[in-house]
Amino acid sequence: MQEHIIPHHFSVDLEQLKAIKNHNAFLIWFTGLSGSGKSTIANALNQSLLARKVHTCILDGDRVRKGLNSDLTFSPEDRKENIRRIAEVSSLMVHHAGLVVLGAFISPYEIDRANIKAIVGEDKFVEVYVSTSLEVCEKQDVKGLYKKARAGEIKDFTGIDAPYEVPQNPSIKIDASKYTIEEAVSLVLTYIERKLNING
Ligand SMILES: Nc1ncnc2c1ncn2[C@@H]1O[C@H](COP(=O)(O)OS(=O)(=O)O)[C@@H](OP(=O)(O)O)[C@H]1O
Ligand SMILES: Nc1ncnc2c1ncn2[C@@H]1O[C@H](COP(=O)(O)OP(=O)(O)O)[C@@H](O)[C@H]1O
Repeated sequence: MQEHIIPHHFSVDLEQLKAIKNHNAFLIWFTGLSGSGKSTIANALNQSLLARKVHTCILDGDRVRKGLNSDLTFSPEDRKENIRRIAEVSSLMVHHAGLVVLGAFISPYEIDRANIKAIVGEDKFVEVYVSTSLEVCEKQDVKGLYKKARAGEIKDFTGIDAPYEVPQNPSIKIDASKYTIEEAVSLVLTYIERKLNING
């Protein structure tokens, strides 16, 4: 099906984009259980980056699943396709718009997270594992979804009747119950400082 797709050579490259943006482009990927703190930390990090004039785009599960991926369920196959599409979109934003993309998705399968790295490129991928325990996430139950999952009103809920495979080698691991939001942001900022290379 792809044999007649012959790519046009677009001449804008990452160096040109960097000259305009004044920083490098890459993907910061937050993975963890529902309610672990992915979106909260990504949002606060986004504010810090914008304050430093870094050009960003933030993507999260609730947003993308209402639009681009509204045809997908939470079956393993659909989660795979969800993550694949988001990785492709993120890659376009990184490589062709020069943005720092912040993605916050449960992304429970190791193989799908490895696929993101392959799509966007290993040197353009930072994996943040938000390791807040199921016990804490369920106790807080920010959206009331764990209660519904326990009552059988939601099927295939991650951590209850669907798996979460713990990342084996994340760039950063943050248990959000042990840090303030500001501290969590600071951990990520310290890690990405050199990679960002503002005005470098
Ligand atoms: N069955 C089931 N399992 C897990 N999560 C569920 C489910 N049904 C709905 N939700 C809500 O959808 C959000 C997760 O979407 P994601 O796209 O991040 O999931 S995945 O990466 O494809 O696994 C997730 O949002 P977060 O709480 O922000 O993680 C939930 O609010
Ligand atoms: N240090 C922290 N980091 C992130 N979230 C925290 C922290 N302390 C408390 N919270 C709270 O935990 C909840 C995390 O929810 P959310 O960010 O929506 O998680 P997720 O995106 O992983 O589903 C929010 O209500 C947030 O205010």
